[in-house]
Amino acid sequence: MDSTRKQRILIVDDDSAVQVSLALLLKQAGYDAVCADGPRQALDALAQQPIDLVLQDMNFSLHTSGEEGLQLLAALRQAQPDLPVLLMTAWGSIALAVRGMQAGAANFFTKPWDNTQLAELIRTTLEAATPAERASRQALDAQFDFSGIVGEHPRLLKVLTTIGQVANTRAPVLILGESGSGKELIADALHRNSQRAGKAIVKINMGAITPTLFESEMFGHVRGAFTDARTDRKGHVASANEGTLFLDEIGELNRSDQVKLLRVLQDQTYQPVGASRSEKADVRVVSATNRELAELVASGEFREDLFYRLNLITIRLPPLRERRSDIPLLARHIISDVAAGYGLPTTTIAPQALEWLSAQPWPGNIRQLKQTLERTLLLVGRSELRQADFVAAEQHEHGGALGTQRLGVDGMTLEQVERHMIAHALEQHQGNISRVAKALGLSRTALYRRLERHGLGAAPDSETLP
Ligand SMILES: Nc1ncnc2c1ncn2[C@@H]1O[C@H](COP(=O)(O)OP(=O)(O)OP(=O)(O)O)[C@@H](O)[C@H]1O
Repeated sequence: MDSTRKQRILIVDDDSAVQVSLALLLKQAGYDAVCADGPRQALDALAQQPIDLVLQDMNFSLHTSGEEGLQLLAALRQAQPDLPVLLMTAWGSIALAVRGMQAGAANFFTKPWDNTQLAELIRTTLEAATPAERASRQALDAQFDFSGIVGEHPRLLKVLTTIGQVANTRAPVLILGESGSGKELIADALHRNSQRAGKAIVKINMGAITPTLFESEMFGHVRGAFTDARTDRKGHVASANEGTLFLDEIGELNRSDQVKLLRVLQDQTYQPVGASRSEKADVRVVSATNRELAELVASGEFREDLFYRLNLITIRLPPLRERRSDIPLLARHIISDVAAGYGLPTTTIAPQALEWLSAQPWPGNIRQLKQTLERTLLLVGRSELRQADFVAAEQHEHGGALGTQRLGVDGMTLEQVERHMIAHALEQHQGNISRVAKALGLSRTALYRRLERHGLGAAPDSETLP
């Protein structure tokens, strides 16, 4: 792209109010905006000028099936395969947006939108689509070892590209991302793809170190340094020598310990507690946090000098809801891993269930997706998991009474787990069949069948069977 040209965004919507407010937002964010009322005008606009991104509605006539939107998406992608498209959907038609993403849309947002969030979505989508970032997953895998990291969304590829560029340097890396989004996997990948791979990666959770023990845990101590120090003890920094030091939850470190850490980063030295001399540390520091470290700096909770030492390279890991097109891939990968881990037969996920999973918000990111898949697999015991199975497993979780942990299912067969769950639900709902069936996500007929099979004996009560 000509670097002097403003990036140009095409808005396709038949509602002029939407066009005007989006155009205003784009202008304020520093982009050029072009508007089109429908598919034909959109394709004309694309043929006439360079377009960097499209914001596209799904319905352009009285039909609200979204088929026109999907057709336009296909036509846009045919005309310009790399053009990122963000779909606009009305609330309640997320399944349609998911189909759109499977057909190649970069992401979607719902109307009415939040201006700040939408501006951020546009910015990151454009960033991920710039040619320098657009290495394919295959090309990256041929060059680096990213085993265990599933996904091919442009924003993940951008992260992997950065890892490839910086892994083999000593530059400190700060990984920012929500809880469960895979920060530790990224730290592992940085280590694995560096010349330090033959040495240790030492992982320390900064939120879990008691402040009084910080120095001795991190730097070690010499014999006699304090009452309980009967022998010399190596600290984490020494254990990571020539390797990588992974400081997880760095935002939890208190200010007085921050200054102690600064020294390791500044001059690569540290002093074991009670020692008279400093030791040299050849460590590469990778840190991670789910907090906005810059905000902690602004509020005075985090030292600015340490912040700048840690964040020479910053990797922002997108939350799962911003890389939804990876969800089916992740889900299939995780389910086969989990099934194999439990020695269960191969399990698949029905296409509709994959769509449903792709549309969930996943505030707990990949960790939550993993837990949902694992719980559903254990509780359902079917070779193909359906949407209803996930919904039922989720209800149990929210009900709080039927989670696998509470039930203590370790060592039980699936049949036993099922019997246990039903018995538990009967007890909880005082034998009310309708409520038990609802809680378990079963029809009453299906519940009666199971009651009979497990010998749980509740004969049909006064309720009539469907
Ligand atoms: N891209 C991925 N492909 C496959 N599995 C993943 C991916 N990213 C994360 N996971 C899995 O999701 C779970 C959470 O990841 P991880 O522990 O790295 O997250 P985190 O961001 O470090 O979380 P926290 O902030 O809570 O420490 C792990 O089981 C990890 O293996």
